[in-house]
Amino acid sequence: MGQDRTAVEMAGVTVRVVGRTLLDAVDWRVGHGEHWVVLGPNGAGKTTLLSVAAAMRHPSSGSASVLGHRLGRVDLRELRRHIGLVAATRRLVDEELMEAEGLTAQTVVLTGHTGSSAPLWDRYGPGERERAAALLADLGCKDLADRPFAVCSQGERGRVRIARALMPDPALLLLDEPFAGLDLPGREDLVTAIEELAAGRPALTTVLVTHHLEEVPATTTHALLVRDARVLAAGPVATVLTGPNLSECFGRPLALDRADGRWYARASRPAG
Ligand SMILES: Nc1ncnc2c1ncn2[C@@H]1O[C@H](COP(=O)(O)OP(=O)(O)OP(=O)(O)O)[C@@H](O)[C@H]1O
Repeated sequence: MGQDRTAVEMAGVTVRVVGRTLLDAVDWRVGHGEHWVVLGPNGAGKTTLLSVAAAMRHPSSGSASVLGHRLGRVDLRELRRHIGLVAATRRLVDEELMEAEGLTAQTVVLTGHTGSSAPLWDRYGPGERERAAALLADLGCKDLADRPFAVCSQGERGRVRIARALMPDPALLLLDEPFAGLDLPGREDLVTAIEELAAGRPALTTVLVTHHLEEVPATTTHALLVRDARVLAAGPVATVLTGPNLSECFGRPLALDRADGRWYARASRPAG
């Protein structure tokens, strides 16, 4: 779906709820095959932005197109089949149910084929099972296939969630704080897994929401900084991820370092 080279296009997107503006006149264009990071302080509007890109939420005003389809003029269920979403909250997927039912990691991945929280066994053939196993292997966790999801570590769950989101072979993968709760090795493994995804699937477009520069994969091509519901800067990482831009975004003086293609931020101290 969507023959043009734009994965997400927003023009003047504003999202309002009673008494509040969650997004204010956002212009944003994500090209196919680009890998974006969205950064900003708590409450800035990152998740709201991602929910519009995920075709989960309509703008109150302005226009948004995802994979070439204008929201409001397209069957959202059909469009969402082409979007992989790993959400920060459990609202979209009932992981408690998955745990209570004792689903294995591979079955959790299989449910991505049907977009359901419970497995719909009559919809999964040998092809789907092979694909689920291959995706677990791609994410570096094929040994987890038969392990109950309930006993998987937070890091393992993070990778299983991404494998699940990839099950329908989406053109667009949206990751909302996938590193939350991970320890250092878990974070590094997940960063590596995302970098390998980007390298191995040139057609895939990704958008990652995170709070920490340390979590930005080296394969990231573009960045968007959001503050107080507005876009502060958006464009190629080299121009957007700068100390002055991040200082303005987070409201304190920050210094930014880069090593091995990754980014590191810290409060800048007066020279002494
Ligand atoms: N339905 C709603 N009604 C009122 N306020 C809302 C609603 N949904 C979100 N908000 C508020 O809008 C602001 C932006 O929320 P959003 O979740 O997009 O921020 P965020 O940048 O993802 O934040 P965080 O980093 O803390 O996850 C927050 O202050 C949030 O409390």
